[in-house]
Amino acid sequence: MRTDGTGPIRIGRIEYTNVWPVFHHFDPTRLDVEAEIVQDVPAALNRKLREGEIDMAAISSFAYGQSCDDYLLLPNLSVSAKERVQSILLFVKTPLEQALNGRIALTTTSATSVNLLKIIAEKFYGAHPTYDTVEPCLDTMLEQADAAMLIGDHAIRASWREHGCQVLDLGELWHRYTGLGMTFAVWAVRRETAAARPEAVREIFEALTASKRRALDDLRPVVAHAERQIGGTAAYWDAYFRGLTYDFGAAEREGLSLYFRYAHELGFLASPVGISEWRASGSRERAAADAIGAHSVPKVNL
Ligand SMILES: C=C(O[C@@H]1C=C(C(=O)O)C=C[C@H]1O)C(=O)O
Repeated sequence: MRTDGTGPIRIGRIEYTNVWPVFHHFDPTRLDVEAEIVQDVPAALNRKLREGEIDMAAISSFAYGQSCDDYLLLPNLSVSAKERVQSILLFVKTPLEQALNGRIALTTTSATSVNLLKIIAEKFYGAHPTYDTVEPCLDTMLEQADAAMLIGDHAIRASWREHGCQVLDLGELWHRYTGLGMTFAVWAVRRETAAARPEAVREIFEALTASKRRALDDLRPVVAHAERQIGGTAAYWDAYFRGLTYDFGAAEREGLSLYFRYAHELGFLASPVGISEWRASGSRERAAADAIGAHSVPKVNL
């Protein structure tokens, strides 16, 4: 969208398999509104949405937290996991205790998961490793570091290789210490776009929701596409997509709210985060109180 409110709506699409169910049946050429897809890794989409290069996008949930005053969340869309996520992985080549006191290489493509790892290290393990942010290549990452964190298809492909590492799933660790699920990506729209083009946003939101529903009703075309494009087996992809949640309901809100609270407490987010959802009327948003239960934060001994 141009600054005068005209022009195509630019929609950011994460270039990892995890978002496929929401986009698989989404065809921007079939909308009444003029729209175009911008595909990139999450960190790049986070920046593009922040700078207004795109109008709405699937982004890192952490990036939503950083810019919540400028964004609204599209309701009931996310990439979440109740426990294991399978594509947010820490590859540890030394004993875990050494890695947590040593160097950890972080992928340049993430925002949510790098901060999730820091929260897990600090709050649950009382550890303060040194972090280096580098390109997502497992071999080069592990040349300099004791452990490497990858997300998305980089993590999936690395997990299929011989690597000789212990592999920790960050979704599983988060669940182990909080009892909650975690939301890694959300769909956000810039508030100025929502105000200037409410009908366009509604049409795109409805098309994304319809795509999600259709893909989850019959995962087979999505699974077959993943097998062709990325490799692996149908059974792998079926289990992968079924292990993810694409909704954003009370359970996802609770997990994400706790994550935001910890991220703020530890200084990774400058301000507390209010989760505000876009409403079809275009006029009202729902500012949800961060309904977070009391969660004890266990420290574990290694
Ligand atoms: C499940 C995933 O969720 C994601 C993790 C993100 C992050 O760490 O910033 C952002 C978007 C999603 O791609 C994944 O990448 O595997």
